Amino acid sequence: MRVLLIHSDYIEYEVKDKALKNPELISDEMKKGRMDEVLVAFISVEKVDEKNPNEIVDKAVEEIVNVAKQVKAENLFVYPFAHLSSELAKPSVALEVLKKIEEKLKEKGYNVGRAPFGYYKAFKISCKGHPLAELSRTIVPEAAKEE
Ligand SMILES: Nc1ncnc2c1ncn2[C@@H]1O[C@H](CO)[C@@H](NC(=O)[C@@H](N)CO)[C@H]1O
Repeated sequence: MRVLLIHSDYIEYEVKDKALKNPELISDEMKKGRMDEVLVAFISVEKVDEKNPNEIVDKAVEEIVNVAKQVKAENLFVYPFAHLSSELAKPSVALEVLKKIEEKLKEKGYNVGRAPFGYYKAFKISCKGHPLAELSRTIVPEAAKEE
C-alpha cells in the first residue's frame, strides 16, 4: 500500500464520472464533499496487499494515527487514489480495505470522511506547508517481506 499524507486547511471534491464499470454506489449527498482542518490520506491499495488485507488495514491505521497525533489533526479523510502505484489491487479488495480503514479510524474517535470509490473526481486541497504537512508511507504485509 502507498499512502500520501497531506495535512490541509481543507479538501473538497466533486464526483465527475465513473472510472470503473461498477463504482461504489453513492447517494447524491456523497457526490460532493468538503472537510476542514484535516489530515488527508491518499491511498493506493496494491496487489501485494491482497496477501493479508486485514494486516494492511491495521498497519495503515497505525501509520495514519501516528501522523495525526504529530500534526494534532482530529479530522481525517480517506481518499481512494489509484496513482501512487503501478501494481494496484483489484477494486473489490481495495474498496473493502479502504472502508475498513475508515471504520477503524472512527472507532479510535476521529472524525473520518472518505471520497467515493471508482470515480473520476475534481478536488481542491490546501496544504498547510509545515515540515510534517507532506509525508508518504509504503506499507507491506509481513508475508511479502520474506520473499
Ligand atoms: N487499488 C486501488 N486503490 C485505490 N483506489 C482504487 C484502486 N483501484 C481502483 N480504485 C478506485 O477506482 C478508480 C479508478 O481506478 C480510482 N479513482 C481515482 O484514483 C481518482 N483519483 C480518479 O482517477 C479509485 O477511486
